[in-house]
Amino acid sequence: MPVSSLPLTIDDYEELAQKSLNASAYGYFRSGADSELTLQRNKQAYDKLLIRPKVLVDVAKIDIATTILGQSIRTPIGIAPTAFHALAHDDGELATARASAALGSCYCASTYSNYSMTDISRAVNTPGGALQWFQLYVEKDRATTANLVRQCEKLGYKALVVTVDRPRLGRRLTDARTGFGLPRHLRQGNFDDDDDDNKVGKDGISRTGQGAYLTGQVDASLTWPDLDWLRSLTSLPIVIKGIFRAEDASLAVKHGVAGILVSNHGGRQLDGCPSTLEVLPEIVDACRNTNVEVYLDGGIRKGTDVFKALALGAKAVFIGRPVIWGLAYDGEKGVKRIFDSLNYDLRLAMALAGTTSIDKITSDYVVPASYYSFEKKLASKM
Ligand SMILES: Cc1cc2nc3c(=O)[nH]c(=O)nc-3n(C[C@H](O)[C@H](O)[C@H](O)COP(=O)(O)O)c2cc1C
Ligand SMILES: CC(C)CC(=O)C(=O)O
Repeated sequence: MPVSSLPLTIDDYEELAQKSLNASAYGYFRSGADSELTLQRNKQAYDKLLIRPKVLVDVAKIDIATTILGQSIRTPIGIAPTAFHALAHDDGELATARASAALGSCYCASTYSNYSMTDISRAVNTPGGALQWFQLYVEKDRATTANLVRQCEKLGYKALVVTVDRPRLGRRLTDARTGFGLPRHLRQGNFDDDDDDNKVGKDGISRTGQGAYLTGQVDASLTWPDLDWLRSLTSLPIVIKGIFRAEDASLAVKHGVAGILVSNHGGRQLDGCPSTLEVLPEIVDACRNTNVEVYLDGGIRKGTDVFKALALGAKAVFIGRPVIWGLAYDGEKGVKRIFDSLNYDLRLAMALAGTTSIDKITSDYVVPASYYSFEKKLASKM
């Protein structure tokens, strides 16, 4: 490959992933729900916020290390839970886990990983030492869910991330068109029996092919008291993923969560809801004067995106699709490259904006793009 065509941006990696993956896998990873308005909005929102740089600040040393839930991380960028990494690379979630541990990031593994939570935790040199969280879908069969929670605690996962924006699956038109399903050779690591050819879970529901994706194991009747039930099962901190309005954030605080991940599932669930960046300030406000940390995912593709989300009050951000593009590019090494690129970009944004550490990135650095509207300024002179 000529030097000039080496991938530099997340979009470059996506373009390469599109070439290497089959249409159905690429479509599954890329797409959003319905008209994909929210998918696009997640990315576009970052353009509606501008960074006001300070100059003549000593930026010779930039530190992007921070903490989440009291644990140190070497980057404020974590890995959001995404299903089926083995569709992108044979090593699947094992590669993701190894890259994350090497990078000092936080990896939140999906309930619907191809490798089991045991394999994922053992993939790193220091099982229980790397910062791994586990994302939980509460299933109708509560015994299955309780079992996952107990295993998760035993294996040294540091938090349980409960996804609440998926009572039913959003309408993914691309997947309907390609007939997306999990190929028969791939497992759902947290559910399958290796030697069960039909890969039917204990609950009798097929978890491969269309079944893996479209059947309704997730409990659509989940309500707030169920969070208390979950808390009674574990002493792990609970992060709630998919909160989208201040009243729900306040309820989450009341129900004892340790963190809120502001997410619209990467635009894959309710199409037509705002971007996560737009919603972030009201959730941060609702959590002010509490110990609850607020994180964001959705649409992060550049260091300046990370900067803007942190400026609006996110303690850390998580990325979903970029990790998949890295995996498809070169497994563990590819994920590291994605992070090297975003971390480099973030450090650069901080230096150019005139700030040197994560806690110093405050709302003072950003303004809505409309603040600089020529129309408003000129009209006021007339
Ligand atoms: C292919 C794919 C699979 C996903 N699987 C899950 C999942 O299993 N559990 C979950 O809570 N969220 C899942 N999500 C949502 C992500 O956790 C995250 O909210 C989203 O990807 C963030 O947006 P981004 O991809 O623009 O970074 C998935 C997203 C994608 C793209
Ligand atoms: C297995 C899938 C339903 C996982 C998911 O949450 C997604 O694809 O968005």
